[in-house]
Parts: sequence; structure tokens; C-alpha cells
Amino acid sequence: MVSAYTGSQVRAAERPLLDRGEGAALMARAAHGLALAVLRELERTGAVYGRRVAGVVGKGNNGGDALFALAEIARRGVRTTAVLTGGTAHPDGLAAFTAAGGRVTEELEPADVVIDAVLGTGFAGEFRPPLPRPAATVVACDLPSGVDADTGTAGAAVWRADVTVTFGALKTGLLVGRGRELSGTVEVVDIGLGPHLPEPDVRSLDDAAAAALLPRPRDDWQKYSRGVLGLVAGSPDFPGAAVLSAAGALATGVGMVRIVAPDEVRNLVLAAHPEVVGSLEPRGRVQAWAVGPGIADDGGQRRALGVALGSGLPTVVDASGLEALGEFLAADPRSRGSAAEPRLGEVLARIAEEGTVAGEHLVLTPHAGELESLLANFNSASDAPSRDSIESQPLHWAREAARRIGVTVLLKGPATVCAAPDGTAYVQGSGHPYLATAGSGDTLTGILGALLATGTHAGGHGSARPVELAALAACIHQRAGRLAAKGGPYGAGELAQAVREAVALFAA
Ligand SMILES: NC(=O)C1=CN([C@@H]2O[C@H](COP(=O)(O)OP(=O)(O)OC[C@H]3O[C@@H](n4cnc5c(N)ncnc54)[C@H](OP(=O)(O)O)[C@@H]3O)[C@@H](O)[C@H]2O)[C@@H](O)CC1
Ligand SMILES: Nc1ncnc2c1ncn2[C@@H]1O[C@H](COP(=O)(O)OP(=O)(O)O)[C@@H](O)[C@H]1O
Ligand SMILES: [K+]
Repeated sequence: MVSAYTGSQVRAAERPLLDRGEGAALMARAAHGLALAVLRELERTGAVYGRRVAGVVGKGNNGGDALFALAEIARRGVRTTAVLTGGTAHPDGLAAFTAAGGRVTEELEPADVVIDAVLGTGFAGEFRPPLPRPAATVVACDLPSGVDADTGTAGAAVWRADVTVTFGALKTGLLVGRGRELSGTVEVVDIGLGPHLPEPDVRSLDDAAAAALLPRPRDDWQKYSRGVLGLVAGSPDFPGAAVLSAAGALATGVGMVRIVAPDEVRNLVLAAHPEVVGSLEPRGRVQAWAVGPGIADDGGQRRALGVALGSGLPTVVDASGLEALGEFLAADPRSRGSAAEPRLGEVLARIAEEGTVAGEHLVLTPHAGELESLLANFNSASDAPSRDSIESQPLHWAREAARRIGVTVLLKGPATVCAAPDGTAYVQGSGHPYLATAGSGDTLTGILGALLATGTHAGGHGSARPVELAALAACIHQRAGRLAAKGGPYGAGELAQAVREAVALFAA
């Protein structure tokens, strides 16, 4: 499991050590880790001796780290220079730097590696780098200067790092938003904060954590104890979505998929997956629902959405299902529960009255545009965020949506954020841009539906939280996206085979 912390959490963890007078030791460990990373970059591209490393150094402790690191690098026969952006610099760091032969320069001198050490966790407000990004390899000290350690937001001109060496613990801002795009390869240097760190702000499943969470069928189970997924997907206009979601679910592994869909959609699904059982309306027991891909405004499918929402079972709501939810939440209260869609109306009326959809067992899987509409429609539309702000602060808005609506939210994007109503959050950001293809989200809905059906019911794993399974679904989807990309671009129809391979990797 990867854990990440806000800047303030890390600073608070440093506090007891600073109070014990260990500040210099912390900085020495940080600087040593940074120096090793820079030396490694030099070694990767040739010899170390005689090369050039420059620092862009602010006046705070972040700059101090870089000056001590430059001193260590200089002792390996590297020519080191530093531009002091604040006019002054960390006194002891500067003394060590000059004593090791480092030179302070007015302009940034040509270099093989440039250390970005203007600002670290002490950054607040707005920041414009004092210099344009050089063409050299850039190693960011703690985080790219100007990236907000808590949110990952950053001004337009903030430098993109090739490598970020971060101290004490991974910062949340390096996992999400622009911070993720700007940080390159991230390396965490242990400076001894471990015992002082609180519960992490966010987590990310690595391979081992994904493997541990993956529901595995027991030897003595049959198909029903393994879990049945009820899938409400597809309509005459969008039949393919149902095929893709069913494929995602089957490749993830589930006891049975029951599809609810109009005849022509069912026929198409059955032609591709004869093992799927289908009906026009919900029938038979299931352990979880996945609702929404391609249902458009089909009346029967919206009724089925009501059945799923009213069931109290773990339920994924995606795509047109989110639209139906949003439209309903926005509608005049008197029109709610219309005769055309009695079940949906009944359930949603209760939701609206109680002010919450209530329950982390409901997992909404919007992309930023869908979350924008949902939040605009839900209760306090007055401070609803734009799509742009959701994209720049995905963690914040996924959490807000989960808290306000009272559900689990899986917010899709280059990094996918999963949040529970209590603020528990996971960020999964190792996909592939080829995943941005029509129908890729429908596949994800199937994956998550299967995990909910097999991973939350009493006969199954039982203990996993929906937010964990949502993160696992994103993790499987992203691994599949990377595996499939080895063969070049793909359509979502080709993703299911890679999903199967990804699950096999985690199950091994
Ligand atoms: N604590 C420790 O012992 C350890 C700390 N460590 C390291 O220290 C880093 C944190 O150091 P820090 O607290 O000194 O803050 P830092 O990031 O250098 O910036 C402060 C300077 O930035 C300025 N500034 C702020 N906002 C600005 C803006 N918008 N635009 C422009 N300027 C702005 C602010 O100026 P002021 O507002 O005060 O005039 C101030 O001068 C941390 O990231 C890690 O690298 C490690 O070595 C481990 C041990
Ligand atoms: N740049 C990207 N890198 C990696 N994954 C991405 C990127 N852009 C989108 N994705 C992923 O692709 C999927 C697209 O889903 P969605 O927008 O619902 O598509 P559709 O509705 O067509 O199925 C999501 O899982 C999302 O996280
Ligand atoms: K920095």
C-alpha cells in the first residue's frame, strides 16, 4: 500500500524532531537522498567527474536541502553552481556549498542536471518560477516548486521535473492533478518521520495491496456463493455498452451475470457472451448491481435503476444512470415519483427528502463532466464546481461529492480518485492514455460490479469496503490498459482480454 500525506501532516510530523533539536540531522538525510538521486541521474548518462549541476535555490529550508546536496555532489568532482532566487539562502547550507567549491551565480549556468529548490512545503498562494525551465534534466527537491503539496494544483509556468525526490513521506499533491503530471518519477527518501506520521491523507493500491484485496473463490463455493451481478445496461440506441460491461465483469470473475435489457440488447450480449442470463425486467437474486452504461432515457431501464437503488445492495451507478439520478435531483419535488417511473421516483424521493442517497454501498462513477452536473443538481447547487475545477482538484471534489451525497465516488480521469463519505480516499494513477476511448468506462463498470458482487456479500470476502473495491477496479482497469497498450492503440472491446490478464497477475 502506498500512503500519501498533506504538506501540513508532514510538517507536523517533523515538529517533535525539530523540537528535540534534530532539524539539522533531518536536513542532512534529505540532502543526502537528493544528492544520491542527482548522482544517479549523472551516472545514467555518463561519468560523474567533471559534469555540471546547478541549483535554483530559494531562501527557505527547501533551498537549504539543495545547498547541502550540492556540497555533497561537488565533493564527487562535479562543478556546482547555484542561483539564489530570494537574495539570501539557508546560512549553514550556503556555507557548506561554498566550502565544497560551489559558486553562486546571477544567471543559471548550463548544466547536465538542474535542482529545482525554490519552494517546498512552505509554499502558499501563487507562484511563478523566476526562470524559464532549462532544457536539462530537472530534479525537484521535495516537490516541483509551486505545486501545492495538499491538492496538486500548480500555476501554468511551474517546471516539470524528470525526477522528484520527496522527503519523509509521499505528498498527496504528487499523486493528483497537475502535481502528478509535473513530478516525473517520484522517489521517497526516509528521513525518520515514520513513527510521527498520522493516518495517511490518501492511499494508493500497489500490486501487493491489490493482490491482497482481490476476491478469490474458495474451493467449496458454487456460482451463487461466488456472487451474482445484476447488470442494467444498454438500450436500443446504445446496445454496445451492455456488451462491454458484461465483458468487463466476466473477465474480472463472478459467479453469474444477469443482464436486464430490452430484447435486442440482450440478444447482442448473449451472442457475445452466451453464459449471461437475461430478462427484460429485474428478476432473480443478485449480490450487487451495476447500472447505467448506455441506458439513455429508456423508461424500462430507468425503472430497473430504481429497483437497484432501492435494493440496498452494493450498486455501481454510471453514465446515463448518473444522468437519471442528476435529473431527478434537479426536478421539481412535486414531479418526483411520476407514474412513468414509480420505483425510481419512490426511491429518489426518499433520497431527496433525506438529503442524501445515504450509503457507501452506492458507488457513483462519474468523469469530471458528469460530476459537474451531479453536483450542480444536488442540494446546494450554489457552490457547484465547474468541470475545470474538478479536473484541477479531483481529490477535493471526489471527497466533497462523497460527503455531500453520502455515497462512494469513483472520479475517472488520468488519475482516478475513489472517495468514501467519511473522507477515506484512494488515488490510482498508473493507467495509459489509450484508456481514454469510448466504452472504456463501461468496461470499468463491469469490473467494479463483479468485484462488488464477489467481494462484499456475506458468503464472499465480506470485509472489503466499496471504496477499496472501487480502487481495486481502477487498479485492474489501469493495469489492463497498460497491458493492452503493448500491442498499440485499442478499442474498448479489446480491453476485456487484458482485464483477464491483469486479474491473473494479481491472483498469482
Ligand atoms: N523543517 C525541516 O527541518 C525540514 C524541512 N525540509 C525541507 O524544507 C522544506 C520546507 O521548508 P520551509 O518551511 O522553509 O519552506 P520552503 O518550502 O523552503 O519555502 C519557504 C520560503 O518560500 C517563500 N514563499 C512561500 N510562498 C511563496 C510564494 N507563493 N511565492 C514566493 N515565495 C514564497 C517564503 O517566503 P516568505 O513568505 O517567508 O517571505 C519562504 O522564504 C521542505 O519542503 C523540505 O524540502 C527537509 O529538509 C526536512 C527537514
Ligand atoms: N489520459 C488518461 N490516462 C489514463 N486513463 C484515462 C485517461 N483519460 C481517461 N482515462 C480513463 O478512461 C476511462 C474513460 O471512461 P469514460 O469517460 O466513462 O468513457 P466511456 O463513457 O466512453 O466508457 C476512465 O476509466 C478514465 O479514468
Ligand atoms: K522544490
